[in-house]
Amino acid sequence: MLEFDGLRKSYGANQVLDGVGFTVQPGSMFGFCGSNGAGKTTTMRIAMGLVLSDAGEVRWQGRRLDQELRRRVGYMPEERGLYPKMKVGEQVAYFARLHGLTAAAASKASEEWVERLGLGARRGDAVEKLSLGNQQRVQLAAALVSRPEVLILDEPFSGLDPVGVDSLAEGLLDQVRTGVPVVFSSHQLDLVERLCDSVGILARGRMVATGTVDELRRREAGRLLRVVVPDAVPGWAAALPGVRVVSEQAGDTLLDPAPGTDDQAVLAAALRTGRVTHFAWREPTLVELFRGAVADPRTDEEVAA
Ligand SMILES: Nc1ncnc2c1ncn2[C@@H]1O[C@H](COP(=O)(O)OP(=O)(O)OP(=O)(O)O)[C@@H](O)[C@H]1O
Repeated sequence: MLEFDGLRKSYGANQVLDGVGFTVQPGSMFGFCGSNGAGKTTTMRIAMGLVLSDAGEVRWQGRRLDQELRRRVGYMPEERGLYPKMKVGEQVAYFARLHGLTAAAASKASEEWVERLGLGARRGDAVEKLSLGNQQRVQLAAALVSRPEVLILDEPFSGLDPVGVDSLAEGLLDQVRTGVPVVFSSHQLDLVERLCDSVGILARGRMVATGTVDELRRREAGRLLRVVVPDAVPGWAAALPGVRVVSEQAGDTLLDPAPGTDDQAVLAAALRTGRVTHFAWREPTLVELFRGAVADPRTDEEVAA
């Protein structure tokens, strides 16, 4: 298990991380979400020993990550760490050497990964000649070439076109299938929802939500009730107790009932205004869950409780 435990970090008076903790199971993909400046990069840099935390630690299989253990971690930094003039194959081999492979093993591994990530034809080209998407693939090859036990990737999908996203996603899923825990940060929540077994949302220096997307959905907050009554009297739901009308258009009404509201009472009221053709809880998208978690200050207290 990969564990981030109680990480704290301040820059002067700016407390960036205030006890960040989450776990990632082997063979699972964790989507690390949060607004700009929430502290995702800082968290990942702490894991890699590039930033010192004020408190807390990151563990892999129960052992605190140190420089030796970090050689088993594949890391893609946000600022990307490629040498523009170096050739693709040499670049990937260079990273393998940094992780302790012999020259011969590094060269063989580089060849294999360059091929696997679809860069075979570009092996001899300087990195700077590649498109952004292909440079991203080189970066992934650099992270994978040492056959890491853990992957920590800072916004690996940013800037990729849909084909690039799919091929990178496939590469990461391959790793997950072999038992590697993968953590990646992203603002592309549709992608996180599609790929990740679990998700963490960072806000105000803490994890305000963690779990599978389904678990986050099952929490009552954020669920909306959609009621369609084509011939409804406009405003029919406005006076229902405990119910906020989110939108109402031509008999199609979206309601946000307070926790504990009796949905059958809402149905009865709908039936009084006309024939009900649709009545269902609508599951929030990850984007809606994210907005709710990031915007609601009560979540901090819930986490602290
Ligand atoms: N070296 C530093 N010195 C001072 N403040 C810093 C430093 N590095 C990061 N910060 C601050 O820490 C906060 C968190 O930054 P971080 O880059 O970790 O966020 P992030 O969640 O990765 O953001 P983004 O999604 O925009 O990449 C920001 O307020 C940032 O200004």
